[in-house]
Amino acid sequence: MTVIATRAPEPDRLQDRDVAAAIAAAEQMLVSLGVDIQVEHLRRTAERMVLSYGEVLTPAPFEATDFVNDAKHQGFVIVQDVAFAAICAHHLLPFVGSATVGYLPGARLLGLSKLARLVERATRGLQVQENVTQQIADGLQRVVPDHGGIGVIVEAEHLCMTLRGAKARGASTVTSTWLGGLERDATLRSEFLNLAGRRWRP
Ligand SMILES: Nc1nc2c(ncn2[C@@H]2O[C@H](COP(=O)(O)OP(=O)(O)OP(=O)(O)O)[C@@H](O)[C@H]2O)c(=O)[nH]1
Ligand SMILES: [Zn+2]
Repeated sequence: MTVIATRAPEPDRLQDRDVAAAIAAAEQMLVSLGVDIQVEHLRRTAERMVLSYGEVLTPAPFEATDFVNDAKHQGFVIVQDVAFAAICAHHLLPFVGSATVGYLPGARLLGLSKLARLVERATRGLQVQENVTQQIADGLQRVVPDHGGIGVIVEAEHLCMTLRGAKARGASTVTSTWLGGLERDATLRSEFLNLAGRRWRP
């Protein structure tokens, strides 16, 4: 077993955060929106907002563990339905869904949980779904560089589109990224889609 050191985590900027200023600004926003922040349930809401966003904005650590592919497994390795919740960069409202992540291994196998951890890492911060999808695929490519192909499918409901605005209740957004063999070969893509759960069957 080897432990691969991947790209260093984003610098944790927690210590740069001016929590008191953020709480004052959040209070100011609520008051400016006409909210009475003196009622019991709202008295500490600004503080909770700041701590909640602070949590979401903190990068998730990621360290990949890989193993020799001693059985010379040539088929797909796919982790399906990794649930996530992220915050949309445009509205600061959640988008909630799941990711399916897979690859064709080469000489080494990645620890399975690390595929889920790539999803966790890509969904921190203020995000858009296309970037989440691409960052999961790029992250996987970095830790299994000799892969024969990578596929990532993300499906999510964006509350900015369903709770407000277009109010498109139940609408879900699907994004996909294919790298390597899956980008080049439609047959491999079909195999991936066939394996990756009934929702994605072509
Ligand atoms: N491509 C992409 N767009 C997103 C994502 N999350 C939110 N958006 C969109 O970002 C856009 C922002 O558009 P604006 O017109 O500036 O915002 P808005 O006035 O609130 O738009 P409406 O939501 O249509 O009311 C909206 O169309 C959102 O649906 C995402 O992950 N990817
Ligand atoms: Zn949004």
